Amino acid sequence: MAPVKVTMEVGTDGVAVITIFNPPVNALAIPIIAGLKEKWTEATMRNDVKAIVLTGNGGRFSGGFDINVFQKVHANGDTSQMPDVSVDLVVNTMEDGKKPAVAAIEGLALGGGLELALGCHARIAAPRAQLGLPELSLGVMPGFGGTQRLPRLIGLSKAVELMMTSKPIMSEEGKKLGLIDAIVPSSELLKVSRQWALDIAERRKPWMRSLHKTDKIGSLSEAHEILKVAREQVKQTAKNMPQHLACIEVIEEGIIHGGYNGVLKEAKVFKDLVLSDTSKGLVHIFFSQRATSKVPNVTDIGLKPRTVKKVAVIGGGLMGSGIATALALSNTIVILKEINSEFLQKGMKAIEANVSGLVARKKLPQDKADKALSMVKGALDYSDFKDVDMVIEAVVENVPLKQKIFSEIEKVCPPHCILATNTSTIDLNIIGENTTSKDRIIGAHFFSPAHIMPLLEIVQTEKTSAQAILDLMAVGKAIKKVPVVVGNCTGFAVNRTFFPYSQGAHILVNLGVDVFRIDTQIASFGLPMGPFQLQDLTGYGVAVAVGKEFRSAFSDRTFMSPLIDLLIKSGRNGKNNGKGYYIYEKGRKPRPDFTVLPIIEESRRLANIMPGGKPISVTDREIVEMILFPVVNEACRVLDEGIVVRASDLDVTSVLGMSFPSYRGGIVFWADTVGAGHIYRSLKKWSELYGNFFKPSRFLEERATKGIPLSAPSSTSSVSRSRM
Ligand SMILES: C[C@H](O)CC(=O)SCCNC(=O)CCNC(=O)[C@H](O)C(C)(C)COP(=O)(O)OP(=O)(O)OC[C@H]1O[C@@H](n2cnc3c(N)ncnc32)[C@H](O)[C@@H]1OP(=O)(O)O
Repeated sequence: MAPVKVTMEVGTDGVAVITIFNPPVNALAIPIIAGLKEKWTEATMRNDVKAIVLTGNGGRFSGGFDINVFQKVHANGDTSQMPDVSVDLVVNTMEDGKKPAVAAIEGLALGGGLELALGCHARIAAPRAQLGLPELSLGVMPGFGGTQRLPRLIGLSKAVELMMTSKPIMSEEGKKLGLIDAIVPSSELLKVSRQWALDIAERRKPWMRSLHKTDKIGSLSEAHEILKVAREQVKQTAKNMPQHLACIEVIEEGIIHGGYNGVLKEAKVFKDLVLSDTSKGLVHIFFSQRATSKVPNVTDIGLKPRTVKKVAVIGGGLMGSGIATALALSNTIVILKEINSEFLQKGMKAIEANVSGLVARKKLPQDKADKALSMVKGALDYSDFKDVDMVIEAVVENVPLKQKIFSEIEKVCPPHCILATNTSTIDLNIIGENTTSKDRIIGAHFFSPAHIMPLLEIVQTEKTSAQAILDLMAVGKAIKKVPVVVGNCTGFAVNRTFFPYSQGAHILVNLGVDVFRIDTQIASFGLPMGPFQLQDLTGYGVAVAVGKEFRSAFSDRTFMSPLIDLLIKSGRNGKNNGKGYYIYEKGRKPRPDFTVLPIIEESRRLANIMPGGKPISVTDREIVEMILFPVVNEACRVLDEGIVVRASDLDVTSVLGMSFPSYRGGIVFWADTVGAGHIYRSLKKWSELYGNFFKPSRFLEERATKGIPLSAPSSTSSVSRSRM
């Protein structure tokens, strides 16, 4: 293992260069913090040291405080494991120390890393270094003085924005804002930083302590106004999370009572936040997301991903055009194939619209948009397929059609070409039935809109080769997705786990619960919208098609709600035609459409599941539980069957694919916080009252009875089984 250490070298110029070594991101682990304190103290005492330069080894300044420490605190609840960095190291030793210090920043300075740099007396950066305070995204807040120093350096408004959004800026913008004093090429970073530090020591440049600066903060009333607006915004954007409002309060403390008092309050509130459930959930998701890139027998057997330069996408509909857009944006040559010129033109237009939408929302510069569009070529036959490295089929969910396409592409593509399908539910073995290339067949399940949604569910069969999986993982990463490798079954990991979600909602409605109350409760739990508004958005056709697949695969637990058919018969098709459970008008938020209520009444009459013909009475909490516990139950079956490598993969997929609130840590993590026992007992009770849909799975029953967390590893996983 590479050494974790802090070194100091004193040059003949009298500059001590203190360097952090903790690959890959120079995280500020406890020994690093101790090392910094030791070297800084030594540099301060040594007579041959005039000034200090702080830097990070390997082209990265620092990715911030070691997040593993949060995990330890979460496990044992002991915050005393976290050293006093903000006062002892940053204020007393660095900022108020006797020798001037310059931060030499390359690559990135994030969180505690940037905060150390803020405690130095100047900051010199290489071009395109990332600077940010992303702590709120981990459920905490800047804890090494960042809440106080950043506003004093760049102004309150911008500092609040950077902290609230957790988004980094580049060093070029940092220079304009006053965060960075100079930008120099990497090759000159240390030389210029050394000279800058000497210039401060010899008073040729200002010896600036940012905690003492006041000129950028503005008047008290201006500050109050900025913080008031920020509070209003986060009430909308960060519901159910404590860290945003806590951070604003700490910033305010410093504005009213001075930076030092702000630092003291920051340290106190930081420790409270670390122990919050929100931080536990978000830190869990951080590590879980990184764990998905480790797939046994794929990423640990010495294979290297092959280059994938050219990809053919078959089908230019919503999914196909989205996938083509995502590929083109990452400079992959794309062939978009359709069956006739009308459909092809539509597909190409959709790609153009996707790209120009990103430009309009300022997410993509025009030159990159032009480049992306130049990467896509339309095709009506297979002549361009002779040198493609991968095909992604994205046609309608029709088994014979997909089978035909796969036997055709097997013939026209080169032998190394990966044959992927974007099916969301159909068994891959059925799709590839008529081919002899089963080792190259793989699922590339994107989520709509494919050029925006971050998840790529990679589905393997027992025959898919490790090389094909690795290649698709690399393509996924290149197009900025989070690839998660799962096993083959109806609905795979994501749709399979969540199929009971809308089913549960339909059971509740047919049991007499108000449709809009259900949506409100699910939205206040933290999903972006309730199940009925979601159904309006995806269209009822999708609900019918997906329902069919699940009914044939899991007939023992599929509820046949009459409601969708009744809605379609009454001319409703959700947002598509502006008529669903909600009324859709341009520029307005969807409003409940109460004329849907008689249709719901009719559905209840046909379903006839209300005990004694009377609506059931449920609490708000029960509504959420009756919808989400069946999802947990299905997640248990997915775990039991070894469809995912590890339980936390379902947490990541639920967050990235289904927008389950990340601050609840994902579906399995959340279930464990609720407790398997409570979930089991509730489902058992409901199954006795309302039928098999709620029947607890064997896995859940066993875990609940034995008191084992749902996330504890199980002995089997089809994904990690060795390959032939
Ligand atoms: C008191 C303070 O105010 C509190 C803090 O500082 S909290 C920490 C704030 N910092 C952050 O939130 C940054 C978190 N890290 C990241 O966003 C990204 O890792 C990054 C942008 C630094 C690098 O991204 P990338 O190059 O894609 O590498 P990525 O795969 O994410 O990380 C590489 C490894 O470093 C680890 N790592 C990254 N940042 C880390 C951190 N701050 N602590 C511990 N480990 C960290 C990752 O877990 C991963 O480990 P693995 O290889 O064993 O899975």
